[in-house]
Amino acid sequence: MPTSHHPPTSATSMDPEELGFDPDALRAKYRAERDRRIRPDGKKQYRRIAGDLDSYAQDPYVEPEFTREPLHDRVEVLVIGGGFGGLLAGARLRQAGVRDIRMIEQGGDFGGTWYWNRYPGVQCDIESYVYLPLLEEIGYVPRWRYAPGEEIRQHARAIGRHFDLYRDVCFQTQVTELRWDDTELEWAVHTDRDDRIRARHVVISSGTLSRAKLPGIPGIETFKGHTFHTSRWDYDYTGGDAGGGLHRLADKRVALIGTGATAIQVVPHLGRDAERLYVFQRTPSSVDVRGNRPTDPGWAASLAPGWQRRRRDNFLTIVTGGQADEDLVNDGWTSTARLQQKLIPSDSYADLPPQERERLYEIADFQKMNGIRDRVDSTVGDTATAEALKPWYRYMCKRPTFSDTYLDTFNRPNVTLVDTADHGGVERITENAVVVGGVEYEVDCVIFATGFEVGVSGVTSGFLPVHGRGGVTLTEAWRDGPKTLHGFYSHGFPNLFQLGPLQNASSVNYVHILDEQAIHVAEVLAEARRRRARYVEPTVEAEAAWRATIREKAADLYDFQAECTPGYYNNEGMPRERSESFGDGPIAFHELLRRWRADGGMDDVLVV
Ligand SMILES: NC(=O)C1=CN([C@@H]2O[C@H](COP(=O)(O)OP(=O)(O)OC[C@H]3O[C@@H](n4cnc5c(N)ncnc54)[C@H](OP(=O)(O)O)[C@@H]3O)[C@@H](O)[C@H]2O)C=CC1
Repeated sequence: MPTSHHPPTSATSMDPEELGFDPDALRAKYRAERDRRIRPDGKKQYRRIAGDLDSYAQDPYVEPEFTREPLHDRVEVLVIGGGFGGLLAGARLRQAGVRDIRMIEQGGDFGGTWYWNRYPGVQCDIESYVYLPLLEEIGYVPRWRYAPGEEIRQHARAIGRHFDLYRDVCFQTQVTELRWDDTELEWAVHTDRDDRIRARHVVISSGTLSRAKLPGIPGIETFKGHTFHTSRWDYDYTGGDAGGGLHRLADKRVALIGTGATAIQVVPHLGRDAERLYVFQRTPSSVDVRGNRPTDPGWAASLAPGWQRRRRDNFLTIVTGGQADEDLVNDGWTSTARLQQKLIPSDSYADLPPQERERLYEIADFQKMNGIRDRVDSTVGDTATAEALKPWYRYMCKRPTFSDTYLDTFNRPNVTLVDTADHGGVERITENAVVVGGVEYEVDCVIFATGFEVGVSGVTSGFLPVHGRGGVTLTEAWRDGPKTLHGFYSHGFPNLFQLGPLQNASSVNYVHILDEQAIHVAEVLAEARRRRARYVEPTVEAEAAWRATIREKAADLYDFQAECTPGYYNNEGMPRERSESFGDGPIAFHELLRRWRADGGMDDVLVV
């Protein structure tokens, strides 16, 4: 397999000599690696954290014995979720003049994913100047280009303070049922702390990666050493903090299972501090240059009003394949997107037949991934380890990762990479060992960096029963697929707003998407107040029309995803026939929402 590569001399060349690599050979290699990884049980290979495994989900950051009196009250808006989605909803509602807001959050504070994920090395993988929301409103510029998790968590708390959202929040509380009362025109809300709350409107932002999952490895329960999931890091056991210094591991043999975006950040710390580290890998991540650096105070001082919106919009434009005059962020995310654009200049884009466009994208992709693989070769000394660390799939088959220390960690004498791909993953766990290919790796501690159930909002999975008009549940109403207008609201479920990617937009900078959603919901709610609307509800016709639009525009990702190595991006190797996100992308979607609001769209959802 040739690995040297140069830009093609002609945009249409497929000649291996000219390209410096053989596209057919690479395609075949990708397919072989995918086939090696496919498991017939797909998503069923994972275990939900419940029952015997409940201890993996316990909140290590709060007093377990916390109690409080149940609440019996009535509010204008109830927001479910205290991550960035919920915080943005709260903030945008406050800006729209809504004072009476109650928030309900499972964790002990605001932050969502940044509340739970405090593992060593946790860091934003999107530039923090475009990722952290409401920077200008709060008057804050992150201290690092890619901010550490603790700085992000503190920013979430600052939003809570700035918008006075701490006043009426219930932490350590889960909503257990929502039931629409068609007489009083409000929601009856029950929680696991016996609260009985009446809410005129409910906004749900319960997250898309919020339930940690474990692989269904036989013997997990039998392990007698210490074990936890990365989203519940046990610093009592490891010592240190999110900045590292895990001094209590100095005499410990540690197994880390998984090599996704989380593991890439954790491994350098475990490698440095543990006596012995085994990293159990099934599929290697693509690991690109990070180049983190402290924020230049001169640059921060020079930022003019509106800077964050401009930068965020510019980033979104570039990473979604649009044309921009400049690249303000200019990092691994945007340079990869620009690499594709270089091969397809904007003036000829419209003239290219789709097949030709796809072929050029593929060339750009091969070039990118060759660079990623070359980086492994030039960093990792041991040839077999380097070979195992090379990702053989297209760039966006898995969440790309960035690190300047991960690969180098495998040069340490105390660190061993264990490739589990031929065995479908770790085979077995015993009382004191992790087993792969019949070899027992004895360890004191097993850490699962095995990710989260994806897209499982409490609502779509039925964890949170939502009874709309006539007692019909949302899962019943959506039996044949989701039915919404713009992803936000559904007929039969008045005054209920959902944030999330379903029938809405999506992007790698997901917090940006959430902000646009929060702005939209706040505007609709503010208008409902102004008009004294009885409730907000789309018609059946509007819902059907939106569903037809989603279908018509649905990006056909099937062929791309079917060739990908399995993972949560392609439903563990069983890609869905079509996407449920708006196919023209987030920029067009946000423009559509703005137009809808300006052109009287609200007349159709506000029932006066
Ligand atoms: N913004 C940020 O900075 C960060 C964002 N994130 C987000 O969270 C998402 C989840 O990341 P992460 O927590 O890493 O989870 P992922 O789902 O990405 O990774 C899980 C890992 O566990 C491995 N695995 C699963 N089962 C087994 C098994 N039986 N044996 C061996 N290995 C196994 C997977 O292998 P395989 O790939 O073969 O399935 C994979 O490497 C990211 O994609 C990203 O969106 C995460 C960290 C930082």
